[in-house]
Amino acid sequence: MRPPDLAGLTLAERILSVRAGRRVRAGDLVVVDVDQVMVVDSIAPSVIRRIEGDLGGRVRNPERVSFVLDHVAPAANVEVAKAQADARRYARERGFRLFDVGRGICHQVLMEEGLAQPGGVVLGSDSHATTYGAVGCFGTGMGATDIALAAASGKTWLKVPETVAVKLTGTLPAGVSAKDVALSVIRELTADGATYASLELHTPDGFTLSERMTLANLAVEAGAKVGLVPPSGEVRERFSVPEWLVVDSRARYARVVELDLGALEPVVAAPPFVDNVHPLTAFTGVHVDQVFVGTCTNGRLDDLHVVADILRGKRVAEGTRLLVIPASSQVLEAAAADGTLSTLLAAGAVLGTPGCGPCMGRHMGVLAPGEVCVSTSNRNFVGRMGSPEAQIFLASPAVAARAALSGTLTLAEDAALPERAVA
Ligand SMILES: CC(C)[C@H](C(=O)O)[C@@H](O)C(=O)O
Ligand code: SF4
Repeated sequence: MRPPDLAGLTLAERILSVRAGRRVRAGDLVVVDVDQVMVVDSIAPSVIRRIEGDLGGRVRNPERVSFVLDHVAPAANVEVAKAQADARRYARERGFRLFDVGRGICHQVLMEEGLAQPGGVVLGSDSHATTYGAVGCFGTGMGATDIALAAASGKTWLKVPETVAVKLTGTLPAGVSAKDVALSVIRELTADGATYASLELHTPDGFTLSERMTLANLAVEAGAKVGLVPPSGEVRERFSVPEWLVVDSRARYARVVELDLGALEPVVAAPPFVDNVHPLTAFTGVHVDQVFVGTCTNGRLDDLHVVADILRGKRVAEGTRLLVIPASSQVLEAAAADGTLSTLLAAGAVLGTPGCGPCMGRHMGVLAPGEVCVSTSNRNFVGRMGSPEAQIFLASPAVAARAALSGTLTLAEDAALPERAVA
């Protein structure tokens, strides 16, 4: 079969055209093969019920299905424990990949296991499956019914999304991170500014894989179907990138947003919306009860390094708790091996099992009424981390670390800014 003509197509159109075996554009409907279907613990019961119900118990490619027990892991109550026991048993019986309690957050684990590849298509039963776009993989979240159907048939149907291109140019100032970039992009687009779009995030080549993951992860908070970062730099060094997975200067975009990285500053998403983004300085002095460093957004080794560098030889402020939950067992092991964990523990950090932790407010660090939390996660809605009367500020690991040190939101002069230069 002749490969389809890809001239003038966006990244999303290219990936779906190659998959569909014909040239498709935004608005077209396609049925495509799926490389991997990822199911998280909290959605597993509904997925299992659907596979065993209407779908007749058939699963086409069991090795293309992954179950990850991560959202409330270890189990916090009998109900969760039972759901996880059922999911564990079902995954083993059906020959699925099983990533059990402690292995880490689904998206981090899929990336570490190489299950999301440039040019591929990966579905997750979780909205932050956009993270796989960090390597140019069409990663997207779907509900239990679509996920069960994809697991059963090995295929999914999609409307090819329009593309919103975000062109990031210049060099990030010291102390400003990919998280600040992502939040600034969301401020510009707003929470529904990229609804069902492919958010094409054109970064400078120097952006690391981890930084690209932070950007792609947050794409869904602007409503995006997928967040695709054109492969370059570290991604090209570590992955095999198909020659057709490139930005075409003639591609048609629904909208183009340009952002000068050099003009960015540390920001926070203030409660209760992710697009309520303001300069950190607007909240200087706000008391912080809990700092949470972790999640699929910012729980990787480089994030822990930033926090450890700021806390080294110092102590977390009296009256503030610092909770650190590495995104995966690999991150935990690496942080143990290179001394990062000792630095954090010596500073007074509390360590949790790799997984989602209190990100969704289900265990391991839920907030009391009136408490303020600075979190490196991606959602700050009312009640997200526990009490509806608690408040969550989303921020970078550096801002979180300074909050732990001073007990307030601050750009404190005495806290060393991490060196950061992206060419
Ligand atoms: C539990 C899961 C369905 C949910 C999601 O889809 O994102 C969760 O991971 C979240 O971050 O809110
Ligand atoms: S870490 Fe948070 S955002 Fe990420 S998958 Fe888990 S609950 Fe969702």
